[in-house]
Amino acid sequence: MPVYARPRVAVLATGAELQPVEAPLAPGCIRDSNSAMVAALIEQCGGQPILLGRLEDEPAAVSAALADAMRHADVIVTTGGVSVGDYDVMAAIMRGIGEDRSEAHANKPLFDKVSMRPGSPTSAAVMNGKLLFALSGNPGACFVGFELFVRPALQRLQGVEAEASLPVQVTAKLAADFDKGSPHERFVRTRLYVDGGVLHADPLAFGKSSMMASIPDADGLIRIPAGASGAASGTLVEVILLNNRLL
Ligand SMILES: Nc1nc2c(c(=O)[nH]1)N[C@H]1C(S)=C(S)[C@@H](COP(=O)(O)OP(=O)(O)OC[C@H]3O[C@@H](n4cnc5c(N)ncnc54)[C@H](O)[C@@H]3O)O[C@H]1N2
Ligand code: MOO
Repeated sequence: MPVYARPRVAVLATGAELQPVEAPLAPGCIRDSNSAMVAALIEQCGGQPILLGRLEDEPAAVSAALADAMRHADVIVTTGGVSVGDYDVMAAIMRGIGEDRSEAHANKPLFDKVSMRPGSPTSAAVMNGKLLFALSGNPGACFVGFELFVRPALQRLQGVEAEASLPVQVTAKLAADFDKGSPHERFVRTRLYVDGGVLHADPLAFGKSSMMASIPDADGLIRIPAGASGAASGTLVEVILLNNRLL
């Protein structure tokens, strides 16, 4: 019987404002909820999380931590600092990863930002031969980036075939109007239920990118296609199942 080692996944949160979850809150600070969330998601899909803690937005310190992580981990996941701000250290590091043909696939940018919300700054590269995912700092965006990109990669590393590693999608009837503010494709946390033999998707409250509260209640992510408007109640929509709930 073929067996695979559990992928070791290093998790590094960047941001000078971050405090450990147990620390009392101070003005201008925020608790590092992403590290615990990402660690739980890694375990859920068979990986072994290695928590590397929090780093301030210091390029040299973050680069050194990544180089160290590459020695212990198969995959590295960072959160935060990947957008367009002056202190977005991961964005600069990801942009600096050029294709290096001297060693096969040692360094290679994979994608730099994604046309989706939440999680448009999500980026990925191969660095020193290891997969590196730079997820957004906003917890909702971090979650979507993990589900769409990190989970399939961890499944592939555990021998799951390419197609089977992709998120499972179902069709459901939208139970409420959904408006969106940007033309990007949108992923909306939703509850799923069956009524009259028909699967319905009811978007959850507290679903903003900065909010975590609805993540544990989400059965799926509704895909609202790219375009100017949202979708009206009663429309048939595609829904990605989370952790294969319903199956
Ligand atoms: N000029 C523009 N600015 C921004 C844009 C844009 O298109 N143009 N996009 C915005 C969007 S959308 C997102 S999403 C954010 C993403 O920025 P980052 O991924 O670099 O994330 P941060 O700025 O570091 O953090 C965002 C937010 O999340 C909090 N955070 C960060 N890390 C954690 C953590 N480990 N646990 C909990 N919360 C965390 C952080 O304090 C911020 O509040 O960029 C926009 N800007
Ligand atoms: O892409 Mo940001 O993720 O809308 O919150």
